[in-house]
Amino acid sequence: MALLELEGVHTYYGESHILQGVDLHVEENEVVALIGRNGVGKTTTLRTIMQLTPPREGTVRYDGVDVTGRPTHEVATNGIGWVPEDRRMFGYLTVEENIRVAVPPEGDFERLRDEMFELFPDLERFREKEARNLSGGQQQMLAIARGMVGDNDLLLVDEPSEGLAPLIVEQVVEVLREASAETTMVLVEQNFPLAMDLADRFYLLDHGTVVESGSTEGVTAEDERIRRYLSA
Ligand SMILES: Nc1ncnc2c1ncn2[C@@H]1O[C@H](COP(=O)(O)OP(=O)(O)OP(=O)(O)O)[C@@H](O)[C@H]1O
Repeated sequence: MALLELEGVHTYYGESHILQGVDLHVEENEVVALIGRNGVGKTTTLRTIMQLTPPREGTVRYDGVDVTGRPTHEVATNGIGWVPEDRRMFGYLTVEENIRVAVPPEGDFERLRDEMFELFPDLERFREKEARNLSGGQQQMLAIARGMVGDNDLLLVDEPSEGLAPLIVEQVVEVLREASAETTMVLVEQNFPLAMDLADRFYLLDHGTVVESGSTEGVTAEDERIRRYLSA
């Protein structure tokens, strides 16, 4: 049984029909990349999974349970973590405090914090630093830790490399690789080589539907089936 399954999903913003019948599945321990041009519905797919923008038609199943239309906090409590595109953290709180506020009410803060410090030693080094004073790469690391800290089994990561210098992107790739050893991941990423490098499988979206999918093994941006959907 797939950990996550979307079947015939249609999502709207008001009258705008954004996802037009998306089918995808994510198996446990996989990293799955969602790729495609700007505006094709990648972020909307993540929002639909979290039920931030519930689908008007179709089903989202997580761990065998139909979560379509359930409240977002319930989906989160069921084990899905979310690393938003803008990293959304509390700039005036320290690294440690940012982790503390991400721990679910029943969670054991100290255990979960220490797990994150073990996985990302830089966060321990900067535990007293205010988040606004971290570098872009460190902020991304904190955002990923915040998404993982609730013992989540699935992490949705939106554009982790966006706005980061190439050297910092390399660090973020390492962070994501470490994170992916611990958790299943759906990754939205514009950086095509990065997405192919990190992911086991990909879904290519265009105009709100899946137009290509499969293993990332040996796939390059020059492949005709990819190129025609990615070039402007
Ligand atoms: N809150 C909203 N209200 C109305 N339309 C929206 C809203 N958010 C996104 N859209 C539109 O929905 C479409 C899909 O957006 P989405 O953010 O899912 O695309 P994306 O593939 O993630 O691309 P990007 O890399 O630009 O974020 C776009 O045309 C966008 O303009």
